[in-house]
Amino acid sequence: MSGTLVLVRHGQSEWNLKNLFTGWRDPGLTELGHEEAIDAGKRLKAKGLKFDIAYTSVLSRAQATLQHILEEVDQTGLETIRDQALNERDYGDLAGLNKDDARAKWGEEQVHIWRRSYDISPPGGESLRDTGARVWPYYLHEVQPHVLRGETVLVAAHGNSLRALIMALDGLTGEEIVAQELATGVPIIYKLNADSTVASKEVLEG
Ligand SMILES: O=C(O)[C@@H](CO)OP(=O)(O)O
Repeated sequence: MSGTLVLVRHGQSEWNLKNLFTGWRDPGLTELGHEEAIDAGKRLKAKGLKFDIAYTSVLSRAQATLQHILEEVDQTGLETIRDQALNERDYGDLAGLNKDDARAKWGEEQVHIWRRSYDISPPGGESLRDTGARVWPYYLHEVQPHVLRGETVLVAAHGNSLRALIMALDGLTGEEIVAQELATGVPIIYKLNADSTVASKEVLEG
């Protein structure tokens, strides 16, 4: 056994609440989103986890979520790396549009394909495969070495950047990832083996 990797999607954002495609746009957390992030921190604290390093995106909803967690685990001074490699999928021309309006315009099925398929990109944006092509190398080169050294690493990021990472960690196919949804503010704890494969996975639901 080597180290521990904790993944957490940010708490509810203003645009999650308004049902808008967000991508690389930068809305803040809602009141519920702040509460979800604090709650995630409390659950991680209850698990007795102490982090060695944290990673997040350059978007404020993920950074605010990370900050709340670090406050709850009494680690506000923790070394934190921010990198756009962990950003949400770039939603291209859909960013800022209402998801129901998009369904009315392009149809339920097409919008679901854009949102959840592996290799079909929304107009002007990234497919999950495109997102994975930046998330996975970043994970392999920057994040995973810490885990393999036996450290406990926290990654606060986004629904689709984390789906891309989970697809690789769990060995899911392009068909299987379609059904994978990530709740806001719910930490997932992975323990890795020394050969970097997954030893265990625990979803810290409230
Ligand atoms: O709008 C977005 O950027 C994402 C995450 O909120 O939405 P979706 O659920 O379509 O992946």
